[in-house]
Amino acid sequence: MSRQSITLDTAMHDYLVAHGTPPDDILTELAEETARALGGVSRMQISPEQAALFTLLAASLNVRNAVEVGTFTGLSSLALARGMAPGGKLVCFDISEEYTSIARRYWARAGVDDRIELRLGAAAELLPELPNEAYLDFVFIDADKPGYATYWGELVPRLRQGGIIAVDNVLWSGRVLDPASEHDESTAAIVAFNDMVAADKRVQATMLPIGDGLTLARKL
Ligand SMILES: C[S@@+](CC[C@H](N)C(=O)[O-])C[C@H]1O[C@@H](n2cnc3c(N)ncnc32)[C@H](O)[C@@H]1O
Repeated sequence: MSRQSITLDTAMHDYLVAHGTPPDDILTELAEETARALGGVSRMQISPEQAALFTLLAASLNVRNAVEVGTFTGLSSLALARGMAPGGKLVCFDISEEYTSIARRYWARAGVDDRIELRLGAAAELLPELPNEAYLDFVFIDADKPGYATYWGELVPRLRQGGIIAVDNVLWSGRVLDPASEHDESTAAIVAFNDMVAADKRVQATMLPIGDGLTLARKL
């Protein structure tokens, strides 16, 4: 058994993306428009191989009910919605009208706007309005880091048994190992969140070195 995952340089990353199902024109143009309109903030988007993984997971798990916290310009939601079963519903939460106005255009262009509902506002206030039942097949958390523990606390009980919860940026560019992390609110929040997930007996979890680190957990 290999002891650890390999480190990817840019050439290896390009190779890996090109040898999975590559992003199509719509995903590529969404990434380009986000970079043009928002500059460096566009780094908030998930990586192309994460997008491919989400489409694959949504299709393989026959996802019909999903929630995303942190939608931005729509890349991850588009990837998820594309893999979802017909009639499926993805409820997206974000605070930004500006960012999500770009998302809405691309959802329509990709023909998945009928299965996505956007709720604008602070997720911590809006998530408790979701049905208090274990009905979700898939959840993706990718918003403000100090909110992660609250979103996890609201959404794990709403996952059905066998449902998947995915959480982005769990390696936080390696800063989770930085001893000075306690001085930075977001890093400290992710460190505490990762410890909480590792101790949560309701889920089976693995942390993947994909993008900025992705936790995938299955509700037991
Ligand atoms: C990392 S980006 C999401 C990227 C997106 N998943 C993608 O792949 O393109 C984080 C998003 O969380 C949103 N956000 C920040 N604080 C929030 C909050 N309290 N409630 C809901 N959304 C929030 C931001 O507006 C931003 O669009």
